[in-house]
Amino acid sequence: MSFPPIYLASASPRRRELLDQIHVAHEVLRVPAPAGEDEPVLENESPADYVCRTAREKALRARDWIRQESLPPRPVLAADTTVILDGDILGKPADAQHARDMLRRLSDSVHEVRTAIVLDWRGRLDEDLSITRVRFRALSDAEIDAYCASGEPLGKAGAYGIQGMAAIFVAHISGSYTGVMGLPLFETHRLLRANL
Ligand SMILES: Cc1cn([C@H]2C[C@H](O)[C@@H](COP(=O)(O)OP(=O)(O)OP(=O)(O)O)O2)c(=O)[nH]c1=O
Repeated sequence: MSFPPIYLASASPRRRELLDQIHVAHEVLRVPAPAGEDEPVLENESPADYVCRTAREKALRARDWIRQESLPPRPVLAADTTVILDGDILGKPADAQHARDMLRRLSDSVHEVRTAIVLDWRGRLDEDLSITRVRFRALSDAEIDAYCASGEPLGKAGAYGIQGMAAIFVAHISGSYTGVMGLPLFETHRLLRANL
């Protein structure tokens, strides 16, 4: 099934590769980041609400950008991935120490990865959410240090990449592997199929 070309409103190379994997023609839209803190959590906002709101805001910023730059109108896909542990949101680590702290918390426990996807087309926002439970085996401090030194944790929610070296930390997953990577392909295809 083929779709009209879409805009992928994302700077994430993983999302681009994942869309390529299912042969969805797309152009990456580089929307300038808003001023201020990167993806802040609002007061009293639940992790579940946070991930959906953030994805929606990415789509809406892309909508404004298309208008501002007079780009040809096309459907816009945006996504947000968040790691949740004991009700806390683990975003992208600020530095290696932050990454180390996150990985220590993830060690020997189960967390959730939520990826919200949003499609903006003809003035309508449609969305879907993928929820995956991930169990990490126990990680030694030496292993965490070596992983942080590799640089892989930076730029990734929860300070790990399941598609990279962190694959050896993952004892079990229940849900969507591609959702953990940043773009749940089953849900993405279903969203496009239902709306394009
Ligand atoms: C948990 C996990 C996250 N990630 C990545 C996916 C996302 O790129 C990133 C979470 O940050 P996001 O804020 O979802 O996305 P982003 O800032 O990278 O890109 P954009 O907002 O422009 O779309 O973490 C992995 O690559 N592998 C993993 O196993």
